Amino acid sequence: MNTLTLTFQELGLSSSLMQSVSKMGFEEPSPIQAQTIPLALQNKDVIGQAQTGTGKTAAFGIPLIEKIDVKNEGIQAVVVAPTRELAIQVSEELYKIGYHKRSRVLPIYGGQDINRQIRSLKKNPHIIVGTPGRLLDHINRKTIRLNTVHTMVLDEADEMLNMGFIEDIESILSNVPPERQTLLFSATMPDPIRRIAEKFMQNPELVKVKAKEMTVPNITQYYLETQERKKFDILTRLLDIQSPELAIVFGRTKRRVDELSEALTLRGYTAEGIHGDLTQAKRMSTLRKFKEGAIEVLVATDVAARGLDISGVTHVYNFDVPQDPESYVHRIGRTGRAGKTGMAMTFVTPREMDIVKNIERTTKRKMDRMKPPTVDEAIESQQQMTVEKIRSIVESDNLAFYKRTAEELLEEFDAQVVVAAALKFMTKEPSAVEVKLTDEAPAFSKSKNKGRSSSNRRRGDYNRSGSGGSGAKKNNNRAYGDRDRSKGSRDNNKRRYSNSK
Ligand SMILES: Nc1ncnc2c1ncn2[C@@H]1O[C@H](COP(=O)(O)OP(=O)(O)OP(=O)(O)O)[C@@H](O)[C@H]1O
Ligand SMILES: [Mg+2]
Repeated sequence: MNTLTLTFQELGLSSSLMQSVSKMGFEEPSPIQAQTIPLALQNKDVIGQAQTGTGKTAAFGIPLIEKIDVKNEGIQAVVVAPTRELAIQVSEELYKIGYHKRSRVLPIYGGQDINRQIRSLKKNPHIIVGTPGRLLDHINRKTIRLNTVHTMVLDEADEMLNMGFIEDIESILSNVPPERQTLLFSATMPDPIRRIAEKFMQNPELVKVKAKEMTVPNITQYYLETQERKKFDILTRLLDIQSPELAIVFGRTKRRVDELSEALTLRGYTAEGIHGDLTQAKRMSTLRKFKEGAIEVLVATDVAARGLDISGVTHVYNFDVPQDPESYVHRIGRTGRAGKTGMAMTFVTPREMDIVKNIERTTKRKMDRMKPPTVDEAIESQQQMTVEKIRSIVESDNLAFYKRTAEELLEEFDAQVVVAAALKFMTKEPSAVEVKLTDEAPAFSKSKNKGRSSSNRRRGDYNRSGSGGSGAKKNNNRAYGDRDRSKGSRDNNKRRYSNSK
C-alpha cells in the first residue's frame, strides 16, 4: 500500500476534522501525517521523526483531537513544547484543527500572569499546550491536575529530553496515568535521546519518514568562510544582494543578538532581536511584527530555532555557526517549509571548519561554498534590481504626474547623468556608520558528544527565565515581484504539500 496517496478521509478523520483540515487548506496528508495518524488513532505510542516543515504538528494534532471527548470536562491531552512561542503556535494550530469539533485548548507558558492562567484553567480546557517550567508550577499549585489525561505529546522531543529539560519532563509525566498514550515528535532524534525516550513509552513505533538527508531538499545550503571581523559587512552585503522577503539571523548569545539587531538598525535595515532575557510582551510583539512583515530581519538565539512556522522566511543566516548538527537542522528549517524553497548561509571562521564537516556528516548533505560578496558586487546587484524595477514601472506607464519634472531636469542636465543620479539615490551604498560587535570565541565541535545538543544550557533556561539559551552566488536574477509582500500570494489558502524542489 502506498501511504503517500492516502487522503485525509482514508486516514479515518471524522467529518468535523475533515471540515477543519479543508478550511486550513490542507489538500492531502504529508508523509509523516499519512504514516503516524493511523497508528496514533489506534492508541499506539509513536516516535515520529520527519524533516522540518513537513507537518508534524498536525500529525499529532489530528489524532489527539479525534480522541478528545468534548463532553468530558477534565484535561485529556497535554502537549509540551520547549519555548513559549512554540507553545502558542502549537495551541493555535490545535485550535484550528479542533474548531468544528469545539474542543478547547489553552496555552500555558512562563512570563504570563499566573492568575490569569488560573482563571482560564477554570473554563475546563480539554487540551493544554505548555512549556515545562510553567506546567510544573501549576501542577505543584494543584491548579492543573493531570489524572484525566490520556494523551501526552512532546513536541521537539529530543530537545525536551535533553539535559536541560529531562527532570521537568519526568516530573510532569509522573503525574499522568501510566496507561496514557505518549507521542514524541522532532526532526532530529539522536540515538542516546531516543533510548531515554523509550523509557517513557510502551512499545513505541518509530516512524521515520524516509529521506536521504536530514534537511529538506528545497533549502539550498551554503557556507561562507570568513574572519570574525568581516562577518557583519558580509551579512549586510548578502542582505542587499539576496533581498530576502523575511530573514532570520541566528547569533550565539543574547549579547550577540542585541548587538547585531542594533547594528543592523543603524545600517538602515528593519531588524529586531528575540532572546530569553526580553520580556514576554516584547518577544511576542517582535514576532508579530516579523510575521506581518513590519520587520524584515529577525535576529535570534536558538530560542527561535525550533518549530516556529513563519511563512515568508526565505533566508536563514547563521551569523555564528551552530554548536551542533541538530541545532543547524532546526535553524535552517525555519525556511523551506511545506514545500517552499529557501536559502541558508552559514558563516564560519577557518578554525570552525571542522564544525561544518561534522554538520555535513550528520545531515548527509554537503553545503556549497559561497565566496563572500565584495562591495562592488553588492552595489552592482542592487543596481540590476533597481533597473528591473524601473523597467516594470516604465511598462506600467503610470507616470504622467512625474513627466513635467523629468522634462525640467532633462533641460538642465544630460539624460545619462540624471538617470545615474536616480540609480545612486535608489541604491544602498556601503554605510559609513561605524559598527562594533564584541568578538565571540570560536565555537568548538561537539561531535564526540552528539546526543546532547546544547548540553551546556542551564536547566530550564528556555522558558523559566525565559530564554534561548545561550547556486547562485548572486541571486539577483529574481523578478522584483518576489520581494513584494503581497498578502495574496502568501495567504493563498490552498496549500499543497510537496517536498520536491
Ligand atoms: N497536509 C498539509 N498540507 C499542506 N500544508 C500543511 C499540511 N500539514 C501541515 N501543513 C503546513 O505546513 C507548515 C509546517 O508544518 P509544521 O509546523 O507542523 O511542521 P513541522 O514538521 O512541525 O516542522 P518543525 O520540525 O520545524 O517543527 C505549517 O504551515 C502547516 O500548517
Ligand atoms: Mg513542529
